Amino acid sequence: MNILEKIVQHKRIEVAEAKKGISVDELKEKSLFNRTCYSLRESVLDLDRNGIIAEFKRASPSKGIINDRSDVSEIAKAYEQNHVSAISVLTDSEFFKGTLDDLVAVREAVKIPVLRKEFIVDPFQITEAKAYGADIILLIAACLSSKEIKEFSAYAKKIGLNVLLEIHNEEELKDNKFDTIDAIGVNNRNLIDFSVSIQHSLDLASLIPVQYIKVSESGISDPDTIKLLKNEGFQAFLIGENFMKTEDPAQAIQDFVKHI
Ligand SMILES: O=P(O)(O)OC[C@@H](O)[C@@H](O)c1c[nH]c2ccccc12
Repeated sequence: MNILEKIVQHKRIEVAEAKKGISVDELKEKSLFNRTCYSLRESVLDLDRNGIIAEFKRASPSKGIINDRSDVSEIAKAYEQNHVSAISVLTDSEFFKGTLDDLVAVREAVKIPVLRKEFIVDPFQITEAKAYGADIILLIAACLSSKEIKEFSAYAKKIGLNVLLEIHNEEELKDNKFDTIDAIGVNNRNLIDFSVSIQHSLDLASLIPVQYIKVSESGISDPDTIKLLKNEGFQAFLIGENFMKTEDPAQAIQDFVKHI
C-alpha cells in the first residue's frame, strides 16, 4: 500500500469515529457554521494581497516533524499581516499533527479565507470544515472518483464554501472540469513518492481553463519561482515548509514577501 492509500484508509476509520461523536445536524447548529465565507477568488484577485496561501504545518509524512514549537494563532496573524491571500491549516492529526482546534484558532485570528487542508473522503468532513471555521475545502483528485468530486464540490458550494481541486496530471484535470470548482491547484509534490518538481505546474498551466483560479502547490522556496509561475499564469502559491521549517516563521514570511 502506498502512503496515500494508507492515509485514505486511516481517514475512513477516523471519519466513522467522528460520526459517532456528532451528527451533521449538530454540526450545522454550531455558531461557525452559520457564517458567510470569505471568497478565495476575491482575495486572490485583490491587488493588495500577494497570492500566497501560507500553510500552518507541524509535520508531514515526508519530513517528519517540521515545527512543533510555533503558536498557530501567532503564525496566522503574521501571515495575514504580510498580505497573504489565504491561510491553509492541516487538520489531519495522524500524519500531519494538525487538529480541528488549529482550524478554529486560525478562524478566530484572521479575517481572510482559511483553507481546511484535509484528505476529504466523505461529505461529513465538508460540513465539519464549515462548522470549524473554514472558507475553502480541498478535494484531492487522486483520492476521489470524478463522481465524488462532482457531488462533494456541489455540496460544498451549496453550504457556501469555496472549492480547491488538487490535481497531479492532465488526466485528473480533463475528468473534473466542474463549475462547482473555484480553483485548481497543481501539486508539485507527488503524493506517492514525495518527489517535487515545479515542472508539473509549468506543464499543466496552459491546460487549466481561465474560469478557474490557478494555484501552484508545494516545494516553493524561492521568490524567483513565484515570478516564473506568475509568468505562466498562476495566481496563487501554496507554501508551507519554507516558512514553517525556520526558527521564526513570522520573520521568514516577511523576508520572503519583500522579494516577490
Ligand atoms: O510545504 P510545502 O512543500 O510548501 O507544501 C505546502 C502544501 O502544498 C502541501 O502541504 C500539500 C499540498 N497538497 C496537500 C495535500 C495534503 C497534505 C498536504 C498537501
